[in-house]
Amino acid sequence: MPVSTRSQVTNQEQNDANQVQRTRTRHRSDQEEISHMNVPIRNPHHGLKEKMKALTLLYEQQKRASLALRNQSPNPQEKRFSTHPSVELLNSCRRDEKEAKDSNLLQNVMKENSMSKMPTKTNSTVTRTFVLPQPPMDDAKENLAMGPDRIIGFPSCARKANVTTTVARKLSMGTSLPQTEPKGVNVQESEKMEAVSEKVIMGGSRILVFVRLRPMSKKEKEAGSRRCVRIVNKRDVYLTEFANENDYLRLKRLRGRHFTFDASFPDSTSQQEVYSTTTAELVEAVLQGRNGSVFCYGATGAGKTYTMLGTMENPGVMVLAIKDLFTKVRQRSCDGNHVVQLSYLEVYNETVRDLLAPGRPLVLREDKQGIVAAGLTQYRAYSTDEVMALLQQGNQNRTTEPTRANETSSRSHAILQVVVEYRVKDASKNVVNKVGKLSLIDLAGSERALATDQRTLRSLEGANINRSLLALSSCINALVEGKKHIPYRNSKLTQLLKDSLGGACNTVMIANISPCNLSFGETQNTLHWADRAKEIRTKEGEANEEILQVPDSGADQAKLLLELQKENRELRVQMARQQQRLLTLEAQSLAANSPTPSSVSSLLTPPSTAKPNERRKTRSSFLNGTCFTPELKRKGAPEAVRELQLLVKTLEAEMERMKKDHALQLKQKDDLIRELKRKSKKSLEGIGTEGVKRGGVLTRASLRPKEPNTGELKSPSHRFCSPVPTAKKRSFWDITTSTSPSVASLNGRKTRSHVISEPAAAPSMLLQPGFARQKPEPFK
Ligand SMILES: Nc1ncnc2c1ncn2[C@@H]1O[C@H](COP(=O)(O)OP(=O)(O)OP(=O)(O)O)[C@@H](O)[C@H]1O
Repeated sequence: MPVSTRSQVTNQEQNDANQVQRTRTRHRSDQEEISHMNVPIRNPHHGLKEKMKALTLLYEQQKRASLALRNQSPNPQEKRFSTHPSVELLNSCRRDEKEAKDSNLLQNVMKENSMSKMPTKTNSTVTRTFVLPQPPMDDAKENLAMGPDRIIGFPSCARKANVTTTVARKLSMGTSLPQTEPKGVNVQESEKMEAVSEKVIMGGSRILVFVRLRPMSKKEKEAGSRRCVRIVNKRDVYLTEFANENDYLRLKRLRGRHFTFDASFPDSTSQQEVYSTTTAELVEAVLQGRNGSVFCYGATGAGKTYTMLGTMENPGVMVLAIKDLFTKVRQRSCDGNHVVQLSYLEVYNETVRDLLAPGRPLVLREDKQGIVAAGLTQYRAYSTDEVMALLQQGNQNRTTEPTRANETSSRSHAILQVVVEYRVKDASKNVVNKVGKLSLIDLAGSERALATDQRTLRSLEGANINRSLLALSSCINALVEGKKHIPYRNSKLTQLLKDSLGGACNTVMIANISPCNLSFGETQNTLHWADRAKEIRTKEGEANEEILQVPDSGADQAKLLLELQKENRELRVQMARQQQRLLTLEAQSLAANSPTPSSVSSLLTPPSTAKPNERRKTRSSFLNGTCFTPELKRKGAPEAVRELQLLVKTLEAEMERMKKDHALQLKQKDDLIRELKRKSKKSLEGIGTEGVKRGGVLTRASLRPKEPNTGELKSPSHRFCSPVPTAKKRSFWDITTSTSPSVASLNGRKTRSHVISEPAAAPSMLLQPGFARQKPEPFK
């Protein structure tokens, strides 16, 4: 009989319990098996609740960020602190940390709540929203990006900022994502890029594109605008399109774009920095005899004119470039001679106008030098101050009108062209003439019709501006795509920019953008075209230089001598011709027998006309550098002037001597005539009047004095002495050598020719008879 003991009962109970336990375990493992068979057991509303929670948290986070932005600018207390970069940085780090905490919290909540796996899409959306750059952090991030010296004392912040930057770059959704991700500040890399840029400038193979962000205007700040542009590493531009903050269900649709340029300037960049990064190298290339162009492109009010022209306190690229040109040309010119010529024109409503001498519209025509505006004034400038004055004058003539987008909106495209010519000595002491052309272009702003006025003239201007900019973009497209036909002829602007875009020219484009989210569309457009322009390749051209002189050598000296002799011969031939002409005139006047005022003036005409011609020739040839003989060119201007003065003195002395000779000759002739007269009177008395008429024919030739032939070339004036000795006639030389008042008294009026020929202050060596006899002066 089985005896049931207490221990047995306990064991039984234990067994039963074990049985139950085993059953439960089996049941649990069954359940696990079931769950492993992908049959989730969960409340269907649970997922929705999680999503709702996440979105609410997200919304809170967005709201906090936008509140922080709003509070930041109007509060002067905060602004004061935020002006210091380190404080700003600290604030930014705190914000970052807070956001990171929020994000962790958000993720934890999601993890905790998720019984099943959270969809990856939702996860990434949350992260994306979290790392999208928020405007208040912009400056801090820019500062961080500027270099390690700015982040001393905040290593964790620095790391964090770098991480954020990298993530933000990953998230940028534009098509132009960078191929390689710049990690923080990579000095070596940026130096390498700079070297490439320099090479590009010198080689002229690609258009260099820079972006400049202007500061937020007071008006924009007051309107509560947000910053939609962020510049990192002085190269990358991040553009963010903000969705409507109340439309939080669409917040994940935030769009951003990323662009990389040769350099990008944040709003704090100085004019000098912009100039030295964008244009200084170009100016250097122009001084090497190459052509260069800089043009500012962007929406209306984006800061193009500020960049190009600047203000009196902060002069822009145009002024700084010209200043640099003058300084360098003066330092380098080997003979102190240089020519800086300026022209300034505008293209307004498809007409080209001269800004330095406003008048009728100019016509564009194409010649060997490219497209030129016929009749455009070329001013020779001698100093930067003069250029400033000319620019000021030109700008006063430029068409500007207040529009809703900009109070001083330029309604025309302005092109300033500077041609520099100077001489330098190269390494082998050759004198090299260099000519370079720099074009500085301030384009009118691209605009939406609604952004500006609706008035007829303004909208017509706007349409024309847009049309020419559209033509510019078509040219950019065609150039980028390597098309054969580039539609330059579609607008005056593109015709004028032909050289800069597709010619042998180093070109720089500065795209100006506004930071304001209200200008998002225009900014995106500008950045798009700037990005496209990076791909334009320009032709590589030869430097415009010419070797004028090689170092002295025996052969060159001989050549020089031959050249001088040739020049001398040509001058003598010219003089002889002039002399001949004078004598013909003298003969005519004598033949007229009684000199009338008009005949006197006609006598004087040759010298008076010859002189201005000569003067004009001299001036123009100076510009061309041909007024100097090769010898003088070599010696330099002061030496040349001294030698020319010496020459003038010698010629004056010669002239004096000739005048004396002539006076003597005339006296001899008068004596001779008197003698002849006396003889003829005697013979007339002898043979009667009839005989004279029939036999003793008096001709001019018979009365001509028989002078021994010395073999010298003499003035032929003696041939025209009057045979009629009734009154002593005043010869041409008597007239010209007597002072002008006597001439003036002829008709009591001073003519232009009198004025010119009056004191023989600057005697023309070409007009003096007998000059041909002058022995060639050795050219010192
Ligand atoms: N970098 C800058 N720093 C300070 N102020 C600036 C800067 N850039 C632009 N501004 C200011 O912004 C305003 C508009 O600039 P600006 O006239 O140069 O624009 P714009 O692009 O030439 O416009 P538009 O095409 O209509 O002529 C001006 O008042 C100018 O002083």
